[in-house]
Amino acid sequence: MQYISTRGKVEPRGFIDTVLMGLADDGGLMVPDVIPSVSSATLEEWRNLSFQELFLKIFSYYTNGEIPDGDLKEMVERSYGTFRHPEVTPLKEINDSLYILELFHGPTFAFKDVALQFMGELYSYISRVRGEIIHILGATSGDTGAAAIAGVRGKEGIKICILHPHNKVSKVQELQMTTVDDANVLNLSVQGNFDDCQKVIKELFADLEFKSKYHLRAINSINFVRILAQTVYYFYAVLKLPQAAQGKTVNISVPSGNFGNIFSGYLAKKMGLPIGKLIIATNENNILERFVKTGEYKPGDFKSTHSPSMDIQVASNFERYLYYLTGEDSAAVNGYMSKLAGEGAIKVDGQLLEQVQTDFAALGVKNDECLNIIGKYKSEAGYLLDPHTACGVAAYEAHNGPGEVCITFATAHPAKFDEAISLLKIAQEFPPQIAGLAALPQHMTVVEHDKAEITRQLEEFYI
Ligand SMILES: Cc1ncc(COP(=O)(O)O)c(C=O)c1O
Ligand SMILES: N[C@@H](CCOP(=O)(O)O)C(=O)O
Repeated sequence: MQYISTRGKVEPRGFIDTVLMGLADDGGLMVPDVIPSVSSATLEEWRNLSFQELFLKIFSYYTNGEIPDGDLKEMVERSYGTFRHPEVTPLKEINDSLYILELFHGPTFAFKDVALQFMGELYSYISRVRGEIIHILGATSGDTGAAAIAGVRGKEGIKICILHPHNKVSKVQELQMTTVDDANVLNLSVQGNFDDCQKVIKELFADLEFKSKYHLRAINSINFVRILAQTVYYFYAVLKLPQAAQGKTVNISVPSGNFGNIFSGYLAKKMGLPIGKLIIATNENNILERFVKTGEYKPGDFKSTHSPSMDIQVASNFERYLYYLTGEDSAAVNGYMSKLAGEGAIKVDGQLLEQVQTDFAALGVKNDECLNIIGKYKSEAGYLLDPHTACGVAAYEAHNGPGEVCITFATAHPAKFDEAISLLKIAQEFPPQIAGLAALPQHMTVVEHDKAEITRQLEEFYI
């Protein structure tokens, strides 16, 4: 398998070169040239595999033998050895039609650990076997940054700089990132929002001279390996459903912002995993809901909500979806992306919009509704949802049909977002790894939302 760009102007690359490239050199996103197909017989054979075994099966379709099996297995064992649950991503039954896939048992209590524990190992491996310098640059609305730092802290040959929006992440998220005192970590707290942070890093990745001079590597979901690692738990969740749920239509509701998580589900479905509706759950930053309903994709005004990690207007992976929506037509993708850059909006209609509405259902959840859902499931099911997961559950309630089953992804642990939970006067117990953070000194540099200033900080750090 080779990897190509959604914009069609990059020579096909192998797996490791694709990981190192991150954002495609033509400004697009890397995708596999052919999506492998997994038969239902193979899926049945995979039913009893552990998370780690499933990971190896899925990756074997994508790595071209560039990483020897034994090395990959060791990396996978080390990555998921850090999780607090033996199943890595356990599936919990809430009622006959609702299952929750808990994705928050990794070191930083959010779903990002699933891919980023592995990426930390992978970058370390690439640095060792290829002698590549790994200088990671990432943007975060709170969870990617913490998970990426946890994935690489203290690893030799790697430096990491993360931009987060100043005072727009939860206190726990800020502490998780900024209490790490390893010399290979730089936290820039940017006076702006997540979209501003993401825009700056994309511009820096697009500056090929700067990217190559400072060996910039991506950990955000612009990097295809993030998407691939996230497909594993889609397979795991569907295969682990109990007998009573098998044979029914299985929908998956995904709290969404940058569109990376749900794009992994789209890929899993294209590989042959039987998924009914992929339900996009967002908060009041509901650009994706508007797209699914009307065909218009138009970043609007940024809103701060109870689910700050999804406070995103410009969804990075949307371009990957456009590529498949247009029948893998990179000329069409180039057209749409320049229209978006020039006019601030694009629109699909007719058959394309019908296809969007076949691929996805969507709901933008209002702040009050998010809190209502947290309260309802706490009192009726004794289950405490974090505000992102609550948006997912609200979308399940809106879109799951009679006789259907829905797996909703719990993308974070509620202890990360006590700002919202405490509004309901629910007292939660904090895991010791989180409770202990407040006593530690913080390390971060507050910077203006100014590309020149950020560039200067990076030049000093990556020297
Ligand atoms: C807790 C949580 N839920 C949901 C999301 C949205 O995921 P994605 O950006 O992959 O759409 C994020 C951030 O990415 C997150 O941190
Ligand atoms: N919600 C994310 C935003 C970045 O998304 P990514 O999937 O592209 O890394 C975060 O927590 O940082």
